[in-house]
Amino acid sequence: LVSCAKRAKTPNSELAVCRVLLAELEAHQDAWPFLSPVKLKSVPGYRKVIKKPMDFFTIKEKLINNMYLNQENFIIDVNLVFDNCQKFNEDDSEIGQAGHRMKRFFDKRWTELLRKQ
Ligand SMILES: CO[C@H](O)CCc1ccc(O)cc1
Repeated sequence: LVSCAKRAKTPNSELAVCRVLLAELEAHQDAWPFLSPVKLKSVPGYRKVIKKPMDFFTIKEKLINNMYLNQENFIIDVNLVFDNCQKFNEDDSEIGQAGHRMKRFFDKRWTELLRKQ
């Protein structure tokens, strides 16, 4: 029998990993600052300093509405959450520390999940 070509990763299997990863991020005890959009009206300076706000709820909406073509675009948005956090918060602040812990968790989990594929 002719061996079948290596099956291409269908986009939905790629995105299934993203849904798993997002669920783990949302369940993390340090996720609280990132679960929903920063309230731009109640955080002075945020709108001016952070050009592209992002949060886990917005990412979930984008996943549900098929706005990610691949894993890369999903990973870019998750990293945007953490980069925004590092830009706006001191490293030794509560939220700054939560952001660093969440970033370390995410980096570990997506390499584990993607290496397995
Ligand atoms: C992900 O959280 C954002 O970095 C906003 C952080 C923030 C919000 C209100 C404050 O009084 C201070 C920091």
